Amino acid sequence: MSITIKNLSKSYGDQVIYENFNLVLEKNKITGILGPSGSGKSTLLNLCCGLTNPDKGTIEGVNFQSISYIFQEPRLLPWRTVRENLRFVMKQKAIKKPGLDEDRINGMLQLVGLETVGEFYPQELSGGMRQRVSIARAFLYPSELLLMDEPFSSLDCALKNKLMDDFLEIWKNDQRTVVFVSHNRDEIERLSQVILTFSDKPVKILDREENLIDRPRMVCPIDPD
Ligand SMILES: Nc1ncnc2c1ncn2[C@@H]1O[C@H](COP(=O)(O)OP(=O)(O)OP(=O)(O)O)[C@@H](O)[C@H]1O
Repeated sequence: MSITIKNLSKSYGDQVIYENFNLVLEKNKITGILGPSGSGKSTLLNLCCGLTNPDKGTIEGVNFQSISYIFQEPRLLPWRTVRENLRFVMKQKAIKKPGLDEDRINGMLQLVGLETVGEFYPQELSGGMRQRVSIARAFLYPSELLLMDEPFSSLDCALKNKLMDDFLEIWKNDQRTVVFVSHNRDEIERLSQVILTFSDKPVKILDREENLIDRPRMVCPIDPD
C-alpha cells in the first residue's frame, strides 16, 4: 500500500513547517528527498513513523509496527554484540523459527561484509562498520517502510559507495517502501526512483523526477560469487 499524506499541517511555535501538504509515497519504491537545511525533511520522517504528531491532516497506509529507521549516527545498543543487536530487532516480532533467524543474520552479516565481527561490540567497530550493522538491522526487521535520514553523510567517499551498493543489493532482493533524505544530490540520484525537491518551509514540492536513468543503479560491480 502506498503512503498517502493528506492536508498535513505541522508547526513548531510560530514556525510553520507544513501547511495543507499532500504527498503520495509509492509502495516498494525508493523516494529521495532533497531540500534546504531546516525545511522539514526529518520532520516528515518523524511524522511518518509517529515520533511526531501532525497538527492537522492524515498519513494513511503506515503500519506503525512495521517501520525501520536508519539515522545519520548508527544507534546500536552498546552493551550488545553485533549479532545480539541484530537478534534483538528480530525478537521484536514473534519468532517461530529461531534457527531460521540465525541463518538470516548470518546471511545478512555476510552480505554487508561483517561475518567476522558478529561477536564484537559496537565500540570495537569503525563508524562505517557500525553503519553497515544499522543497514543490516533495518532490513532484518520485517518492516514495510524504511526511513533513512542522511545515513551516509558522515562517511568518506569510498565507504559511502560501498554502503550504498550494499544497500541496493539488499533492497533489490527485499523491496520495501523507502523514504531517503539527504543533502547530497549524487546520493539521492544513485538510490532513488522518485526524487522530490522540497522548498524551504512551509514545504512545497518544487520538483518531482521519476525513473531518470535506470534507477536504482549500482556503481561497484556485484561479485557473482
Ligand atoms: N522537536 C522540535 N521542536 C521545535 N522545533 C523543531 C523540532 N524539530 C524540528 N524543529 C524545527 O523544525 C524545522 C525543520 O526541522 P527538520 O529537522 O525537519 O529540518 P531538515 O530539513 O531535516 O533539516 P536538515 O536538513 O538540516 O537536517 C527546523 O527549523 C527545526 O529547528
